Amino acid sequence: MPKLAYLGPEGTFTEEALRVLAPDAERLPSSNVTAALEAVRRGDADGAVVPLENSLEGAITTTLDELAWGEPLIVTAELLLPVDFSLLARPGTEVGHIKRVFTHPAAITQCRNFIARELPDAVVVAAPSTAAAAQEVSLPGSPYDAAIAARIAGEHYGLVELATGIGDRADTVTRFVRVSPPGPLPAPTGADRTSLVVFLTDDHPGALLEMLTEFSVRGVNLTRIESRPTGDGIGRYFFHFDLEGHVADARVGEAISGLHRICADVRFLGSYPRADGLAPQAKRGTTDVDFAEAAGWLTRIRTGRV
Ligand SMILES: O=C(O)C(=O)C[C@]1(C(=O)O)C=C[C@@H](O)C=C1
Repeated sequence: MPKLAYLGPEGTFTEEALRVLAPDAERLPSSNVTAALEAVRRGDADGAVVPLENSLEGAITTTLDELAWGEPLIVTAELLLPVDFSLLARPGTEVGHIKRVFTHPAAITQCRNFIARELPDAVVVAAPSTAAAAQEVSLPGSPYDAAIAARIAGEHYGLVELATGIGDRADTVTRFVRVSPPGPLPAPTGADRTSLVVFLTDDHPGALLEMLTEFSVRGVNLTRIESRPTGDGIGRYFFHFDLEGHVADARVGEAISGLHRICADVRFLGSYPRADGLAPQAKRGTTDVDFAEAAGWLTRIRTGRV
């Protein structure tokens, strides 16, 4: 039974994602994303489940940065989890009396309209996770009157639900990934995604275009591109790419080796089945058969067998 670290305590959205991705795993709650990934790097856990991006808020930058630096880890699975927030409080609390709300920063952003409309005068304080907020609010002497978290966290910590479905959009999803130490990759399924981190050699006109060209000429479709500061000063960035296909696909492998030739560093973050199951349509001339045929042709002309 694998042991998987996750952003705890019990009742987080991350735990819900873990239960779907690995129902039989032993769960190791961590106090933040960094600690969950460190547990994997130290060998205390076989893997971790962490949030990567949200359909409303965008990238979970801690996760992106953690995967870009330090001992390499790879993504082996992903999940799209609908996130539905509730306003939770100790029994007897009235909405009109809520002065201090505790929740994860991602929940603050995703419930902005509800907070502005229903709790305009409340102070909203950032918590390590939504479930950590619910746990804190459940304590009798808590300085917080309410938490914003998943309904299940309320049930777990004995809170009552004062409002439900309070996210700005009902269709919000968070994309979670299962992260493992480097090792064998999940086999290609025909509907895969590959993740990469790319560092430029230097800043020059067209640097981004040169990277994108490696994908474009081989018919590789990107599903996400994100720039993150390197920390070396204003204007210094590295890039996260998600793309359609598996590194075992000729067009993906060729594009990545092209990047490896022209960039200072390419960190491969894994190839894994897409949660939405969408299979890419290879453009004419970019299938594995096309690449193999072209390689055979090149060998023939190089060896005088024209
Ligand atoms: O706090 C939690 O419950 C989490 O699992 C973290 C997290 C996040 O980091 O985005 C996950 C999903 C929701 O978007 C809100 C919070």
